[in-house]
Amino acid sequence: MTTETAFRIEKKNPTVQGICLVIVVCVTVGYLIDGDRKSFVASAQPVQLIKPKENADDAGQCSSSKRHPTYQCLPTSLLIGVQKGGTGELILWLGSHPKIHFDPREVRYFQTEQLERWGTYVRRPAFRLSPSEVRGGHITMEKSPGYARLHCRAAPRIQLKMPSAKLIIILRDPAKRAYSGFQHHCGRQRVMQKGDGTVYFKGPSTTLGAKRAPCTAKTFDRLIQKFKRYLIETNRSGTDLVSKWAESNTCFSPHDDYMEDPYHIFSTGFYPAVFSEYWRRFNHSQLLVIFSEEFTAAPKEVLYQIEEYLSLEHASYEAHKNQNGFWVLDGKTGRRSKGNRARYPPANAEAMRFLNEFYRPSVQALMKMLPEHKANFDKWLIEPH
Ligand SMILES: Nc1ncnc2c1ncn2[C@@H]1O[C@H](COP(=O)(O)OS(=O)(=O)O)[C@@H](OP(=O)(O)O)[C@H]1O
Repeated sequence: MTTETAFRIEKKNPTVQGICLVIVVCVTVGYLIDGDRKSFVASAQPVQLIKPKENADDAGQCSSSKRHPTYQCLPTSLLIGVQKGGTGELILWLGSHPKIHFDPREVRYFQTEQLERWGTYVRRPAFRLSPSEVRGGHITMEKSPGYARLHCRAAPRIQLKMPSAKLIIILRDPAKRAYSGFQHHCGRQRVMQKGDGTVYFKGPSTTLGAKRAPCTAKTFDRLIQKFKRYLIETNRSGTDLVSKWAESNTCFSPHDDYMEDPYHIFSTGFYPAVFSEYWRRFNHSQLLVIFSEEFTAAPKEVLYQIEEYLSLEHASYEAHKNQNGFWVLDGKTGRRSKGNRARYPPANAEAMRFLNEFYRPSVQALMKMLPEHKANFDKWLIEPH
């Protein structure tokens, strides 16, 4: 109905005119009642409105001010990792859900060494929803795989600021994750090689004369050899490391900067550490564990699982299997998929066998924490690489 038609009806029909007057009065009264909150929402959903101030917020809450007709809605859910688990692809799929507004960037707010002001997080453009979106039950989300790796820092902060957050973690076979992590960093020119063949991560101690290492299975083997030497020198085994966490509940990798931790590609795969921190602090119903292997094989089923967890209706996802064997969304979103990238060479079987054994105690510890996922963990333990 155009404004002109509406105006004509109003002029001709006194009943319609009366109805319009009642609506105007109701809306105005509603606005005045809620005036002290500087906001008004005629919502079918129970939306909690808050003033953007320190410590008074929680996941999924929306705030607004008279100056802005939109709402700033804190994420209902956070995708906390793990790095190389398929988080990038997952946000493409979740972001294509009509009611999910995903921050396309890694926000990393809760993991940074110096917390930025809370207001800058609350006011992120990606967390902005229109009044009709708020009424329609739309939600915001963000992903930061560092929240898993830097769990000691991130978990308490998330608990403090957004205690009801729904946390999602996508896990991947830690041995495959480690090799994928190596390729990730190597492709970004962070793996260096000296003239004598020594391989290491570029960091504060990078020596002059070192050059970028080739991203091959052989370079990965060299890194594994170095890691093995480190484990022998420090008298550590996978079992020792797992029990160390269980006892002290400390961060294995407390550094903000990856490169200060030369073995971060291996330590990130110690999932029980991540879990103990989130498990201890959050209601277990707030943690959804999904698997990279399942997401790769049947993404729609994993998406339905997440939709149910977030109490959202199922969306339809149009996807096709690409030349790399990945399910990729059709259209514009799908073109951004990492699944379309050129594949890297496979790791050598011996390196993967070592990692498989190295992670065994950690996977077994995880199995005890999450027995309902035993079948997934069993595959990591027995699958030949
Ligand atoms: N459908 C689909 N399409 C593309 N990629 C898929 C998909 N499902 C899972 N994966 C796996 O995602 C791995 C990349 O993980 P992340 O996106 O978490 O990496 S990152 O941490 O954001 O850098 C990437 O790992 P690598 O292939 O080893 O690089 C993929 O195996």
